[in-house]
Amino acid sequence: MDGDGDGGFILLDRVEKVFDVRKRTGFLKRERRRVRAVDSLSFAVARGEMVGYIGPNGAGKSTTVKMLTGILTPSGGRLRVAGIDPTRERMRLAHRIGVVFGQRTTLWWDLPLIDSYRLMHRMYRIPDARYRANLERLVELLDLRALLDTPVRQLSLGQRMRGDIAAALLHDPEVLYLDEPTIGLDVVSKTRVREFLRELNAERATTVLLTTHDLQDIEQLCSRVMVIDHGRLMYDGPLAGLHRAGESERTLVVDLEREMPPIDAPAPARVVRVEGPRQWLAFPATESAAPLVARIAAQYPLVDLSVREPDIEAVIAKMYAERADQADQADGVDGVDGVEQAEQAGAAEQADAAGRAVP
Ligand SMILES: Nc1ncnc2c1ncn2[C@@H]1O[C@H](COP(=O)(O)OP(=O)(O)OP(=O)(O)O)[C@@H](O)[C@H]1O
Repeated sequence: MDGDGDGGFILLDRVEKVFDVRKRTGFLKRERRRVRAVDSLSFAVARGEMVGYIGPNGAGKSTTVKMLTGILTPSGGRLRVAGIDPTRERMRLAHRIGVVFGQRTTLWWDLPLIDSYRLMHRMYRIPDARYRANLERLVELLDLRALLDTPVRQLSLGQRMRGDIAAALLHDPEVLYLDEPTIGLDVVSKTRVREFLRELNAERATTVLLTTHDLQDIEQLCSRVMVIDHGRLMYDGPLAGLHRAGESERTLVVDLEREMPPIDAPAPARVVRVEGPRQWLAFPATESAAPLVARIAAQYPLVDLSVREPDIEAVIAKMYAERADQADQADGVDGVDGVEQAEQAGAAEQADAAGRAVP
């Protein structure tokens, strides 16, 4: 039984996690507070899917991943990974999952990189032939050969991240949880990590749950994105659908030869800021920048340009604002409960974009 039979390789059915927090409120006084970090969360991820798992700070992402690895026990609901209950069989599950935390390393800081891998070989009891073949493949794909004898503390952030990804994959896990795998990396390192993850997914059908604040990670890797806020699933569908739901915009930053009046851009693109020779133009995130760039290049003395992605917080904030607007409109039209109508409208929009309804 591998978990696909009952609806998903990763399966959450009305999962809850409540923390009891004690706060000091006076000299001998303590107040008890309950924090509902994950609130009736249900979703299914199929084997081989690569899914983005995003949300604002404190939304409940890490708590979900910790429950999926068995580090935390759910307060309620049902959770399965590859058919395994993580709380009950954490050790058995450990052989089938890999975890990478962008901001922490699982490598031994003072040891050469290769020694960490040797230790993992023992810890996971990886058969010798498999260990050698996997090590060779990962060293090649992640370009680690020249770094194997370097102590981890001497590696750059990008090198260390590649080292960590290899460590998480030495035992051939079927599921990989990645928490901010490109945080702090330069463009070249980001591209390398993303290319590797794409290849891994294509070759081995590794199921990937990716937590990130970088929307380009999602755009380049995931056909599906789930948004969580206050422990609840707010959106489940393609990234384009999220942009549509949030009407999000990208920004084209243009450097001209000299200070000029605002660029005459074709609507809906428009100049939102001008500072000396630099101008910022907002345009819909669902559209390509190419026609806009071509037009500006043809008509203005262009020196340089770059495109900035909307940040996740902004996309989500716009999604909420959109829903609130719909609620107001619904209220005005027929006097029925506006919030409820907006929720229905939002859910329909999501179901439309995603092909699946959000509970
Ligand atoms: N061990 C804990 N004890 C008490 N409260 C906790 C604990 N872990 C998390 N929380 C609370 O649960 C909520 C969800 O936290 P979580 O770390 O899962 O969010 P997150 O989405 O991963 O955020 P971030 O993007 O900042 O990492 C927050 O309100 C947090 O303060």
